[in-house]
Amino acid sequence: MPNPTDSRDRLIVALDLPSVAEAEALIDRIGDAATFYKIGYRLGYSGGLALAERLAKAGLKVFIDLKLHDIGNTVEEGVRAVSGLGARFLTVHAYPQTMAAAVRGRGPDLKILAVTVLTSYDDADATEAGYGLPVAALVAKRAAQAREIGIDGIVCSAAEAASVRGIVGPDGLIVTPGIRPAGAEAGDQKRVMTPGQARAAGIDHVVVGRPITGAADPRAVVQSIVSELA
Ligand SMILES: O=C(O)c1cc(=O)[nH]c(=O)n1[C@@H]1O[C@H](COP(=O)(O)O)[C@@H](O)[C@H]1O
Repeated sequence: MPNPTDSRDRLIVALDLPSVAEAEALIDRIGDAATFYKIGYRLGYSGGLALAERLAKAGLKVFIDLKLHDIGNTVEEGVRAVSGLGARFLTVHAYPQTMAAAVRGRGPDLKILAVTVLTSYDDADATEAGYGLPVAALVAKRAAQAREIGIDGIVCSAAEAASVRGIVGPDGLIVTPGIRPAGAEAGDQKRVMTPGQARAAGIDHVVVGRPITGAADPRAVVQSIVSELA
């Protein structure tokens, strides 16, 4: 049985790399410092779904980040297909029809995470995209809809984690990208917090990509992030 108090499980390393070979090399370098990996668009469309299956069979935890959003039937059948890969988490966008379809298609071992408002958005971006609510209010509205529909977890920034915890309760998962160790480049992320701030805000998992994939010593960066999550 995995140890639920193992703080390594709180870090999800985003394998945003161009090839399976590079992803496998990074996983080897990180070694036993990390237990949980995310496969998103870039790797998923370059052989990463087969890698996801292999990692899951090898005992690692896997998050498939496809951020699905389509008509209900397509989402439901897509989620059903992903359910066979052995991953723990799959993302969909937090639209009510999409979330309800994902819940219908989900297999027993796959948890569905609803992406509320991308961490690269601020209030001005939300307005430009046509939303009439500031980001924090839109995250809260979508988290409440997700809970109502029976979604397993919420993706938001750590800045909204405390408010989302009040909405989803102790059993809802809160997963936060937009995480940067102090001093690291934010890049295109706009709602950013450190691993320690996220932990204090009550998250279950943080997602970190470029600060690890671009590091000279990725294992050391992973160990430092995990120590902040203890
Ligand atoms: O669903 C996600 O994982 C996600 C949601 C979100 O709102 N923001 C966000 O950055 N992500 C993902 O989290 C990872 C963050 O990567 P870095 O910015 O490199 O740490 C990327 O793989 C993003 O696709």
